[in-house]
Amino acid sequence: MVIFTSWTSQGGNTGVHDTVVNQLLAKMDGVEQLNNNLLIGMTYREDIYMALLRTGRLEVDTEIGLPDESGRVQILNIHTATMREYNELASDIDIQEIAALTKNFSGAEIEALVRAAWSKAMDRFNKISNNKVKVDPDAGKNWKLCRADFMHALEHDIKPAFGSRIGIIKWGKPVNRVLEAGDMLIAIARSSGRTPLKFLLEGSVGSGKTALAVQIAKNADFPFVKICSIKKMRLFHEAEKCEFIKKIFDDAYKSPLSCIILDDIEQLLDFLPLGPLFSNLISQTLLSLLTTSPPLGHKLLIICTTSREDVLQEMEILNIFRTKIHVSSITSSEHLINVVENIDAFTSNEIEQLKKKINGKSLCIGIKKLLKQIEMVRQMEENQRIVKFLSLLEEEGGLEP
Ligand SMILES: Nc1ncnc2c1ncn2[C@@H]1O[C@H](COP(=O)(O)OP(=O)(O)OP(=O)(O)O)[C@@H](O)[C@H]1O
Repeated sequence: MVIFTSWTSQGGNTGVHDTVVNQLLAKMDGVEQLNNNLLIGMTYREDIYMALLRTGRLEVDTEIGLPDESGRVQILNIHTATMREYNELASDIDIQEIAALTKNFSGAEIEALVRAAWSKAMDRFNKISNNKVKVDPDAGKNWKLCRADFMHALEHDIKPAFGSRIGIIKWGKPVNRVLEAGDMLIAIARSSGRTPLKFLLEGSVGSGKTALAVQIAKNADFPFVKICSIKKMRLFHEAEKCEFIKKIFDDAYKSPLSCIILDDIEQLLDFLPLGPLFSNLISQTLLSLLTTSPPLGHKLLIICTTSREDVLQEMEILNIFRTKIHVSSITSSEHLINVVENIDAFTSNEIEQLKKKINGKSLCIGIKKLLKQIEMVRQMEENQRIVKFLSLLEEEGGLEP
């Protein structure tokens, strides 16, 4: 048995990576037949799938997803086992609670979280005296890793690479309207004999289309949910992209109840405003997949997102969606304040100051950009944050000066 971990490990710009992978592929395709060998490859990069999954190479493709809550409890227990053995865990640590707070964390991220919490706790050994950092000899007596260390690491150190911990902020009626419409369509998809049921989430860039599509899919709680986005296909040729998209649909057809999110559909179609140009091959593939019924007894919900409705209209894709839901940007000061209050970024004094400054002014900003701006100013000194935040809002066209 041969196991290759991190098949795609980078060799910087040395060219080592390509040479090694090509050599391995050549071995797998080789003229000499090797009997009684089991080869297992592991990768985090779906974009090299196609070459690896060709007939005669790796035959079975198994996806290892993110751990669920009970999985995270087990992983946390593994990484805190030695500390527990040496009685270094404070009684206020509740592994179940940490597992609930680490949604979308991978096993490696949970390990990093434990390490970050540990290093935060180790800070208690440091004592500053006369502007010098010294080791505090008394700190060791009652030293333990406690809940606050984990909370600090969660807040400041480790964020999950997949998914988003922030989720959806219900900043106003427009968000509720999208989610309610989504829930209604899910109910129809569950009960309807005629699927695929498809709908389009349309809104300007950064208005939160992907996050809302994911939230709707999460609410659906379907056993199979897959996001098809250009991020995973950047290095693919046109035909490989089609194959990749087709594979997602083939996998979905195996489950009795599936949901596919086609994110930024104009980007999947290789749309270029110059020309305008797009891939005819991908467009035909998508059109066919969007209109083909899944096998008997299987139900499929397809959620597409776009910020270029006009492009879909031009490509004659728009009319296959009977339902279209608009995702709004934030256009009122009340809604902006709801976001700010929800993420606890500013003090109540700062929020009052902000309210006075933006009251009655016209405003138009997508939630994605707004959250980025808040994150930027959050790190600053308290007395500078609101001034900087307002100037960012004005610069980016969100707020009238
Ligand atoms: N009510 C909300 N609706 C949507 N996203 C929200 C909301 N509240 C918070 N968010 C966060 O805002 C971000 C929205 O980014 P997202 O990628 O979904 O936007 P998008 O419109 O798909 O962007 P793009 O046009 O660049 O593809 C996400 O990080 C999401 O977690």
